[in-house]
Amino acid sequence: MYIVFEGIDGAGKSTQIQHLKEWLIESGFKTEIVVEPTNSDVGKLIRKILRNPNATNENTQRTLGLLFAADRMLLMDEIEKKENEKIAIISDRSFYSSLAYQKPFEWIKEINKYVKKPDIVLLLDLDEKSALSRIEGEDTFESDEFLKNVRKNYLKMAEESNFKIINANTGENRVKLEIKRAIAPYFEICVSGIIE
Ligand SMILES: Nc1ncnc2c1ncn2[C@@H]1O[C@H](COP(=O)(O)OP(=O)(O)OP(=O)(O)O)[C@@H](O)[C@H]1O
Ligand SMILES: Cc1cn([C@H]2C[C@H](O)[C@@H](COP(=O)(O)O)O2)c(=O)[nH]c1=O
Repeated sequence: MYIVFEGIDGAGKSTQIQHLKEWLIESGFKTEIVVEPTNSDVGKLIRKILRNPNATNENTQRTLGLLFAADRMLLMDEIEKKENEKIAIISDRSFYSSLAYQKPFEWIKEINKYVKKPDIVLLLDLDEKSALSRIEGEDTFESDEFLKNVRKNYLKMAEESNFKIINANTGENRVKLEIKRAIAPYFEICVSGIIE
């Protein structure tokens, strides 16, 4: 099972990914996390560019689109290997991040056509102001205007591609429970719990 978390910067993905991993392991499923951008040389180059003030420029965005696609392609063997070993994979981002953050849409789709499609996409939905108030904002993408547009792109894709939309504008435990409820049927786990 390849489960992907998507959402704008600061939406709470890393926090919830840890909770989900713990819960799946407690429930008896081998589970591992992968993160995009990865720790590869390409991933490191991406992180460096993301701190550059011109990261939102058209040509830098195209460059990033290519680098993200290459970094992701390098991850595919690892994902296939884990799947063969029946390990549930929880991924912090996927090619849907490229579709939400980079453009043009059709070109991004084309250069990602060989990457594995997720079985489940959880979109942690949060407005950009709340998200920015939660994070340090070191990357150039972490600005109001930019993230507002990224959120809009996510919500459009969510409708078209059947993402599970999770309201991330609530407490950590409530978000955790909502995610469990969304994931439980895929693993045939029963979920109980009420968060007031
Ligand atoms: N439901 C929540 N309510 C309030 N704060 C939260 C909630 N979930 C996470 N946080 C806090 O918000 C900050 C960002 O969370 P987190 O790192 O999980 O987000 P993220 O989506 O992975 O961010 P990024 O994409 O920038 O890596 C952290 O300080 C975290 O403790
Ligand atoms: C995979 C991917 C990521 N991004 C952006 C989204 C974030 O601003 C950073 C990643 O850092 P974080 O720790 O997850 O916040 O990169 C992107 O623009 N395109 C992508 O494909």
